[in-house]
Amino acid sequence: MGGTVSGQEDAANLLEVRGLTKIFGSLTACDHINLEIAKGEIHALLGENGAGKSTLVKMLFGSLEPYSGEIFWNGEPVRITSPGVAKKLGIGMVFQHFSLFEALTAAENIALSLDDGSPISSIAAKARALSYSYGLPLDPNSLVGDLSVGERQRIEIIRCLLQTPQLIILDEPTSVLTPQEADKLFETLLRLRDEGKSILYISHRLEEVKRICDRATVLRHGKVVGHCNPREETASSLARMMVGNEVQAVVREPAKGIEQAPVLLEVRNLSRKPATPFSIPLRDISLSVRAGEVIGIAGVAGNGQGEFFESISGEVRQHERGSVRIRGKDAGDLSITGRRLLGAAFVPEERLGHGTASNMKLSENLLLTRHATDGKAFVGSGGSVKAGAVYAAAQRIIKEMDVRKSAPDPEASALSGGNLQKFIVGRELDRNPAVMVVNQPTWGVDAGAAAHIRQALIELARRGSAVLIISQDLDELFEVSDSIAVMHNGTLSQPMPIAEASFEKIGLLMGGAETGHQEQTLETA
Ligand SMILES: Nc1ncnc2c1ncn2[C@@H]1O[C@H](COP(=O)(O)OP(=O)(O)OP(=O)(O)O)[C@@H](O)[C@H]1O
Repeated sequence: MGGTVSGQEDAANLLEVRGLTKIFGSLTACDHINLEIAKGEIHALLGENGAGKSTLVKMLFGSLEPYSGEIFWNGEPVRITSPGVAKKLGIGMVFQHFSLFEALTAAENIALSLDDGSPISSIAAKARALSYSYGLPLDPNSLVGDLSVGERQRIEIIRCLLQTPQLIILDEPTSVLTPQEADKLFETLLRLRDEGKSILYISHRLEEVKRICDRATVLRHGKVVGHCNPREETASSLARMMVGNEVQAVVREPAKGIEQAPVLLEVRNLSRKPATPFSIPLRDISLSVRAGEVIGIAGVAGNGQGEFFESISGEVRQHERGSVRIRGKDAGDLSITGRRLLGAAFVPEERLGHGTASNMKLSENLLLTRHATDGKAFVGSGGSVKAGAVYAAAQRIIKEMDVRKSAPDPEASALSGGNLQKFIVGRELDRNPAVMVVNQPTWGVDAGAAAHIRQALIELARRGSAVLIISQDLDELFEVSDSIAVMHNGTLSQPMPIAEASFEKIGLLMGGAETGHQEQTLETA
């Protein structure tokens, strides 16, 4: 592999961008960007949340129109007026927010975007073969709605590769992958590079950037602030270039007296049949989270974490008495709002659509989730909304979480991915909930903001709340958790105190080593 850029003998750039600019209202999201991508290189695009990375690549993919600037493809000036034009040129893109129809199968989704009239069976066969050959196994006949975020992303990657692009743009591809899945993806990307393809790679995970990228361009506040060879940098020097100063380390003092603290979230013998042939049954899960404690749930994507979150949050009700208790109250039969009224807060994995309504303003999204729990503060006696109070609360959260945005109260879809995540987590933290359940708390969040969110979750627990964090990021779980339990095939291991846990032990459990719970057969409903 080495530090060289393969294909250097052919010095021509595949893509060159000069002075590319995009303005949203009063915000210059991309400000006279210059960028060169050589043939056969993996080029990292780095920058903190809201730096302009997604905006830039959307212009390269034709889904946003530049305000000014030029793009050259193989030395020729081009106007990329639509994704169709980009695909014809040979530019493929794997988005941060997926664009898949949940009611269709993986193969049907791929067929829609290929739009070349091939029969589904032949597309499915090609997708299966390609996915296996690149080490990203995919069942093309599975329904997207039943797949985990990691599996959905695999569809996006395979769909992109089926179009045999010369430049592949990946926007935070590993944020939803397990370490093993990420390793597979890296092998795939290095192989594509060696085949002469170019890759533009956006990631907040600086270790992986150092590992696979040949060059990096760093953005800050919409401007290019530097280029570097990531292999010659450290993760902290890269973070400093992006953020402009040092990133604070997360501090977690050991929790004291947890054994005597009251249990605020209790799950007892929770089982659930799979709703469809593709979803994972939950098998006799028991777990207690006490006041003051952070428990982390590790696991390979698609082992029941999504189903577990649904059962705890009330997206799916559990009718058996005592299967979910919040602050001592039987909550299994309650709706999400009913559980919120008991003092619980939930942050789902998908932030657009699930975590927020994309075309509603941040203040409207705040009202949507908190009108019942914060009725007194947000709703007047005649049922009228206290718009000023809602707006002020939204601004408080924006300030507390340092949400960067282009307008005072923008629609959720106008925020960068990481900034939206900061808002969603902040919206729940702001309630000071007694029980906080978060699925992937820092997905797509930059190093500085991730440290802020993790620290806030630890502090919430230390103030007396019970915090449950589901994450595929083992580094994150080791940083924040007092104990870690592992989900595998719908079962949950006993939580392991962090002092006894190691990557190896947790990794073995993730791979299906004895979980301490008997597996039982559950028929498909
Ligand atoms: N459609 C839009 N309308 C208005 N503002 C937007 C829109 N899309 C992005 N922005 C703003 O442009 C800025 C850059 O956003 P962008 O999504 O490019 O950031 P990013 O570097 O990709 O961040 P992240 O790492 O969080 O994904 C942000 O301040 C964002 O709020």
